[in-house]
Amino acid sequence: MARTPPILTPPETPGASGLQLGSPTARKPYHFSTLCATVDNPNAKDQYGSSSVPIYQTATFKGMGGDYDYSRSGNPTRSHLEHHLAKISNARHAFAVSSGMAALDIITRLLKAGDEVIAGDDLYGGTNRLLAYLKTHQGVTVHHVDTTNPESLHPVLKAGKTAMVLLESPTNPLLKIADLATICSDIRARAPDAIIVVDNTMMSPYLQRPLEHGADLVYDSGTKYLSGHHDLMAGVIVCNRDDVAKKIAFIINAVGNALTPFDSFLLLRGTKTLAIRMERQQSTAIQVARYLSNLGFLVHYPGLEDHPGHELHKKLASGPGAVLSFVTGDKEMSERIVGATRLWGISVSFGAVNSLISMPCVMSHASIDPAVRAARGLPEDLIRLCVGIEDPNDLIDDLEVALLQAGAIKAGQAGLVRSNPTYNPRAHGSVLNKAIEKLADRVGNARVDEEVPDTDWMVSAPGKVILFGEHAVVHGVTAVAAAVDLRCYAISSGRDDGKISLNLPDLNFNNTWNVEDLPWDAVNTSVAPGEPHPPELEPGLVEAITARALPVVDDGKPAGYKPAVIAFLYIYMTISSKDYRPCLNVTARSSLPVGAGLGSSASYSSCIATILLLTHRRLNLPSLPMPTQAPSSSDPVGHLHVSHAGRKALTKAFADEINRWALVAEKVLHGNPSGVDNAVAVYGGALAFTKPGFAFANPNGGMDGIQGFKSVRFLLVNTKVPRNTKSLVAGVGLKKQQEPELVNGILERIQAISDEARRALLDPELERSELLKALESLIDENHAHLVTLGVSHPALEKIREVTAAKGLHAKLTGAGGGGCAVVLLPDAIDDKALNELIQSLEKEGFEAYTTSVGGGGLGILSPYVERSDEDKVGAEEDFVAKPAVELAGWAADRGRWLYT
Ligand SMILES: Nc1ncnc2c1ncn2[C@@H]1O[C@H](COP(=O)(O)OP(=O)(O)OP(=O)(O)O)[C@@H](O)[C@H]1O
Ligand SMILES: C[C@@](O)(CCO)CC(=O)[O-]
Repeated sequence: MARTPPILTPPETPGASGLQLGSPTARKPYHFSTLCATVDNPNAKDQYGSSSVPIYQTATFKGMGGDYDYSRSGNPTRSHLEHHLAKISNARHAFAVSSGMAALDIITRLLKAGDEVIAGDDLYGGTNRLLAYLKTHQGVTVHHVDTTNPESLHPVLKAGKTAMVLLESPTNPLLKIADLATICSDIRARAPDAIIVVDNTMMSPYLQRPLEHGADLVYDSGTKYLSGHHDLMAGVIVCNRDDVAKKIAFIINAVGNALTPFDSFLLLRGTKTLAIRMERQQSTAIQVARYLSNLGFLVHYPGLEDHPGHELHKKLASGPGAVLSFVTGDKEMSERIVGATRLWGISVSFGAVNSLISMPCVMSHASIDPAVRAARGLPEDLIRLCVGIEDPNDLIDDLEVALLQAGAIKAGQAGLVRSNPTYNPRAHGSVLNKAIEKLADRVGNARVDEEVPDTDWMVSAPGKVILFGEHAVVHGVTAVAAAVDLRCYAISSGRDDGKISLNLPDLNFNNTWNVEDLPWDAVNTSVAPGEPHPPELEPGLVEAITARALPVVDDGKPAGYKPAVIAFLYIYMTISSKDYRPCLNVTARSSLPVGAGLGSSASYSSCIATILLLTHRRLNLPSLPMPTQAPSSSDPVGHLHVSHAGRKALTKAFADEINRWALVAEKVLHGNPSGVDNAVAVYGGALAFTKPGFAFANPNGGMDGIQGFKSVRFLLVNTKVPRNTKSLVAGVGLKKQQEPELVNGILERIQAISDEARRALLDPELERSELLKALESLIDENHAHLVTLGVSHPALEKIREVTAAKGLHAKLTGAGGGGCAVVLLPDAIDDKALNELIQSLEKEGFEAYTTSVGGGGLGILSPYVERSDEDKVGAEEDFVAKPAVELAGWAADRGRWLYT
């Protein structure tokens, strides 16, 4: 027989004892800690008056018509516990089951196929796993939303469809705060039948009682604070609704996962000390959070004044609790910290009297797919601390030793400081302080509601020369291309006034936007970190930026400024979230001729993509190795740091993410790019590149490095005839549609040229003179095909004429239609002959550049060395003022560069 648990009328006040409140002899209602310690149940007096509730370790009960018959359905020890839990939760009903997940399992059995559930996007890994199971096996639809913004529920909240909303506040492990009261009243108004469920484990009923904010069901993992000793597993469900309680009681009995008598006894014992444990744990947690925050770490803890949900949490709960998390900016450093602690036990779970440390992404949240974790903003380097009741000094001391041993902090003049203070652009504490300081100095109505990136970035990427296969590469033919030593550079700095600016001195463009005024309503694409942007650009967003964000007057700007600005805003808006729209200045300029066929657009695209991904926290720089250190008594191993001039300091995955977004910018600039230009700008070196999806070379596409290219010398000659890659590429596309046989034949020939060039460059047996001869005739042949495709220009033919007169071979490079030609230089050519050649080209009005090819790809100026404020301001002014030819030397002097 299933036994419905006792119903308390209405939440009982043990102190009242029948006396009238307000009368001189009346006792006031008891405080929480008194309720915890007082486990008497007036409905179930013990026959011997035992002061500890006995354990009824029995499966069955004899006789007919008694209160109990079978322990799955009811047991006196468990009834006592449930009565006590209802009392301290201020609830009409309480149920104890075998674990926190069992509690959620019971609750989700209220759902049926076709129902929709709304849940947070920063949930406990186990909750996430159960929801994923329901999705795939039970036909339940689950929407994950950002519950810190009540409005994010509105689009998915549907009357008659939404059956359940699952909330957590604070969330675990990012300690985000959801406005439970507002969300509950919104749900009541929009989907009145939805059951509102709150996981209250992080708070326990001592600090927060969500039924009071409008929830229907609240569950706790009793394994945590309620029991407090990590010596049992239990789950607790409380509610005020009789109809829901009846169903829950039925399901628990049917499923058979009610808490055992012995565990009920232990849990009852644990709850007696709940208030006193939580008080101590919380007060130490506040000290630990302040300690880490003062060292400059980004600490997630609602008890800190700079936590975004600090004020809201104070309205919902009576304390911030004893769980906090922080990031170091470096997963391996976090692992070293966790491994170096002694007092903090490495363990999942929380709520015990002993302190615990963990890395959620490798432990409690490991069951969430890494891509999903990344999409939900769960940093891989996150460390969670669950504070116990040990002496606070010992806990902080142990943490400090671990931070020092891991190299996360070091001794500075003013005491201990973070080793990599500028490393983490997310330090909202310092950012906020910085913003407030600046605000105090300013007059006007500045706002600080958008975040200020606190790291200034400088990046650069090379242009390219295509030796074989331009245009054909758009249609699936392999192109042979290499990085040149002319580059685009971009720098960024944070600002604190709700604005962004883009300064493009090469295009005479400089504009500032109010972030809020951008056409955010047109953003419909959301791309998770590490995911590719859909193949097509979002046309609505391009249109909205063009119509609503470009300056109305052109006042003599070069034609190309519009796509450059649209590309920047397109990426900025697509990767921003409602919660994070960083305010920053970006300036970009080139030592490359712009629009001349040397890949200026791809190097610009790669630079802005990198700056935006860094400031939007989608990229984290790898940490630097510790400096070379000889073994010593405190460090018996020591370590050797081998300098490699920053080469390969940026990982392949890092470069891949930049390349994906550089291609998005290239789509804005070029319409239908092959991807070869941005691949060279990002990865550098010399490449044989094939676009996927065509049958000429490799339908899967791909790129291979070509070593032999580096030794070949080239002269680049700029016709200075302006042209536009987008329209030239479109022109070839049209010709292919109109004359498919002719164009396909040419494409096949160009594929053969690229294959032949690649074979020659890779062949170690081939004589040098033979190699150059082969390249010369392939250059002539490829140029002839480009003429047939209609992309040459009289100026390019003139260059061929001038160079042919000296026995040299040249072809157009890039999109043609003007722009540049590439001339192959024989080994034998001396400086005098080269100068004569350059002079005769200059006489025709052309400009010549000698360049080395095959050099480094994308670079980032290392942010590990903190620069003074004066230095930063000076840098921005110098950057704009430097003549283009001095940019490379100036950038190199700025510090250590990290390359792909
Ligand atoms: N330094 C820069 N600052 C701002 N925008 C730039 C810069 N360099 C290139 N761009 C953008 O790229 C456009 C030039 O792209 P285009 O494809 O026509 O030339 P390219 O990339 O130099 O040549 P190719 O694609 O044939 O190699 C400019 O009009 C501008 O929109
Ligand atoms: C003309 C083209 O082949 C090269 C432009 O540098 C276009 C492209 O590959 O995107």
